Amino acid sequence: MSTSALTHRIRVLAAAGHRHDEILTPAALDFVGSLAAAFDERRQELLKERRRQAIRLSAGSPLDFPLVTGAVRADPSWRVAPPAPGLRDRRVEITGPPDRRLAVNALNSGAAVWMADFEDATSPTWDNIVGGQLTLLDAIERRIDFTTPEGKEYRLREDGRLATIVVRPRGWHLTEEYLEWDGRPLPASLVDFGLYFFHCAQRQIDAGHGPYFYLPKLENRYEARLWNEVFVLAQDLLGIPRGTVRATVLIETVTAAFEMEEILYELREHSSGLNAGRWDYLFSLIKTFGHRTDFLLPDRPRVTMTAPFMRAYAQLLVRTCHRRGAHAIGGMAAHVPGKDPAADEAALATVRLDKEREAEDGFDGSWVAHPGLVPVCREVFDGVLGERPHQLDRTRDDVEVTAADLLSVRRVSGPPTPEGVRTDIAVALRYFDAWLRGQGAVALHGLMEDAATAEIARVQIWQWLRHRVIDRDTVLRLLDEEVAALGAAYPWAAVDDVRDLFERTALAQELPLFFTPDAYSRHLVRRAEVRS
Ligand SMILES: CC(=O)SCCNC(=O)CCNC(=O)[C@H](O)C(C)(C)COP(=O)(O)OP(=O)(O)OC[C@H]1O[C@@H](n2cnc3c(N)ncnc32)[C@H](O)[C@@H]1OP(=O)(O)O
Ligand SMILES: O=CC(=O)O
Ligand SMILES: [Mg+2]
Repeated sequence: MSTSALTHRIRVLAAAGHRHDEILTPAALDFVGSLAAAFDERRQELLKERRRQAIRLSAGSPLDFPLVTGAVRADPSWRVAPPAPGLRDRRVEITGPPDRRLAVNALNSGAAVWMADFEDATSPTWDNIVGGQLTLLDAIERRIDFTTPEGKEYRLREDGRLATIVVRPRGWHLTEEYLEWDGRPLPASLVDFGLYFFHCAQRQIDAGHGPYFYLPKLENRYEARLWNEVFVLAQDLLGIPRGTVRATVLIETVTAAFEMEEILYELREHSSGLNAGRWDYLFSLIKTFGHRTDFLLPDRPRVTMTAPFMRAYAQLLVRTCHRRGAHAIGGMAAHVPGKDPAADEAALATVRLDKEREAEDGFDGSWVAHPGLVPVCREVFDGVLGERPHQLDRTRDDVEVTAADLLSVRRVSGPPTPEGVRTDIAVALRYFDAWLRGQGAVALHGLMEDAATAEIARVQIWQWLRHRVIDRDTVLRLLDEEVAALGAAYPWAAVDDVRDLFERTALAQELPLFFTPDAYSRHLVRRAEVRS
């Protein structure tokens, strides 16, 4: 099928920005429209199923490995596709928003992969979304070099050791309000995936790599199946051979942890493994079981990857991947270096320990949030892998994980401390402020904060209030103080919007499933309309 035969009308509800016409071509929009026409109904159905499942679980339904897919798990014969060019050795992966400056730094960083992120690290302003696509296109075309007005040069290295690009589109729950199709907003996942695929898939193949993706926030195998069908149609529409796409799925919801094998199976001809997305995973645990006292978690820093339920999750992920020939990629240690040498040394030591545990567990590589952490991650994985590109041969038959192991949160439970409560409020407010101003990742007190970590902060407050381990008056007092501190530190901050967002997402009776959809349509879209 040629794209010129497609007829899906998409309206762009924004003023034309600089070079936007290079991305928002009629053919590219038509291509995205054809994906939406084929899959949006199913996406909406799956989102309804998410809500039904949440209700079942909060009503006390047990969560377990699905009975109906026992045969898939028991069948030892199937494998995922072999590693694609540029994805054989993934010992260090750097992540970040597709901003030009960060893109050059990430591609040059010495990491094997750059995960260009439209999800947790990006505030989805229209400029960020279209600008991110331009960044990717320019990076692949090798025309991204630039010099700042201050004279600092950003140039891609020429020794052929640039990181492989893997794009993370936004999750199924988000929409793109600036692109209207059939009278409704387009699914954001299909916009990010479709525009990148349309412009860059063939270019990436010509450059010796391919169209590679990270898939965020999946909750079950049906959502993986939907992605697989998107890949099949996208490849067919553009005449790209099936099986060219590769996708690594983030296991970052508690329900997906019970379907890791099924998710690999659904995507098997397009799968390039699983990643232990620990921050959203914690968020998901609290969100899913927020009503249960045995899921009451203490201050965020006390819940680390050494907690037994997090160990169980990580080790099950490695075992599942390696049985199927898939890469297992570790998660993000949130410490980032700053400007204080003593604090940096402590941050590096914490990251090293975390990466050592992952490498020993059998992970084939891991994530870092900052170029200053590439060397430590590389050193640790070099120490375990040596010349080998991965350790898929470590099948971890010794690992046995039960449903109870994944859910035995009680062993690290405990009340929050007063500093823990204040920190969560402060982090949520400061992150919301950055996000509303178009910045999706920030460093706060030496830690990387993004949408996933901010979600933890706000749901912890909600959960502690719900179980009355903190009282509302204390939270309101701390909120007043932290809003005032935010306004003093950043006089330009829209403190009323930030406070309102916090109140709606952390203090409401009903817990909103994500803070992003409502914040997006209330604040980002309106602001852009005012601007244009
Ligand atoms: C839970 C999850 O999903 S994790 C994945 C999603 N989150 C992320 O990807 C966050 C990635 N990290 C970042 O965005 C950034 O590191 C931040 C926002 C946390 C901190 O950024 P900064 O405040 O700019 O850090 P800092 O001042 O130390 O940066 C030093 C240099 O490193 C560069 N740098 C920092 N982080 C990155 C990165 N992730 N990729 C590429 N370059 C980076 C900066 O551009 C800067 O270089 P420059 O002087 O040439 O501009
Ligand atoms: O996306 C990664 C996470 O930890 O969340
Ligand atoms: Mg995440």
